[in-house]
Amino acid sequence: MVRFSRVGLRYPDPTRGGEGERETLRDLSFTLPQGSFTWLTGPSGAGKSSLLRLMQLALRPTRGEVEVLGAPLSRARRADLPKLRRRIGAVFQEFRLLPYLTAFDNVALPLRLAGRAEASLRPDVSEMLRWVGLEDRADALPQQLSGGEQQRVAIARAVVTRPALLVADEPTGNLDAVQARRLLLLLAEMNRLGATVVVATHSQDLIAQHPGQVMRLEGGRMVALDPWPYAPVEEVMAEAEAPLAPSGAIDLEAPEPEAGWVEEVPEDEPGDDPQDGAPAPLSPDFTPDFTADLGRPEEELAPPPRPRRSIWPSARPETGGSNG
Ligand SMILES: Nc1ncnc2c1ncn2[C@@H]1O[C@H](COP(=O)(O)OP(=O)(O)OP(=O)(O)O)[C@@H](O)[C@H]1O
Repeated sequence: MVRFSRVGLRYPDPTRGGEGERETLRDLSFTLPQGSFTWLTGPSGAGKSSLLRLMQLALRPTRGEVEVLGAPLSRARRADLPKLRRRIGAVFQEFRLLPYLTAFDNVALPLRLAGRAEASLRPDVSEMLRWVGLEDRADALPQQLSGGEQQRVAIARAVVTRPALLVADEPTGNLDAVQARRLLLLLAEMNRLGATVVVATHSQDLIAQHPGQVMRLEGGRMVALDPWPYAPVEEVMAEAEAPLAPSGAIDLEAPEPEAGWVEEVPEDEPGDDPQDGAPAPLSPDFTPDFTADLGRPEEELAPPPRPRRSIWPSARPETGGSNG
């Protein structure tokens, strides 16, 4: 279902004028069987998001072979990618909701892109919104929702197509414990229905709640692929051995534990997502940063032509949404 063979990934290094390259993922080889559930963990900067982006077919590896849904990426034609991607559900760290679409229309979008008839998609979208506890916010725009609510819309959008592969990057980052548990049940249900699920998380609590193999990355390498139940020995030890301030008092000089947890690209950075703040163009393949990520010549990676007709006819804010 997902096979990586000696995969390496390098991003251009901006500190060297883009000429040099630094290695983000190194020599990754593993197979995730169809219907498996995998937790992906590791310190900040280890390469988890990059690995998920390779699985989403939003990036090509610099070396090695990535095979997803039976298709080796090196042999896939560009024209085949949108179809393949529609079978992959993705929950991004930064949500990537379209700001001018209601919650309902954000969730409906992948179904509309896949050509589903309006009448048949409505029950599915409503059901997903109910699953994530947002049925009464269907007409709200993302800016009218809290961070956790936006995250839940993003989750509903990722699963509404019942994807064969579901990848989620820190999907509980903005959720309280009850919502996190509910999300986990949703992921488990998708998995039970046959989806291969991969979830990147720093939360050991979350990992402890659901069985799945645990892949651990460090410095771009896979250092462990453990069966569940998972005992994160090194993390427990590190915590136990961390020096205490004298007499256990709080050491105000100590660095914040979260220091360094800074998103590299601010969410609203212009150019981060070509769809930001603008109603068009929307790439039908639903991967806004595709061209930026692949680092290939522009002409080869130009976004597909703009659709001739709108696929979200009643979605503009002034229309008041389409969930009627
Ligand atoms: N577009 C990019 N261009 C250049 N370097 C990048 C890019 N995206 C990520 N990196 C680098 O790749 C490395 C891995 O980043 P990645 O986001 O995959 O890590 P992560 O394990 O998901 O981190 P976190 O837990 O903080 O989300 C980091 O050193 C980061 O600086």
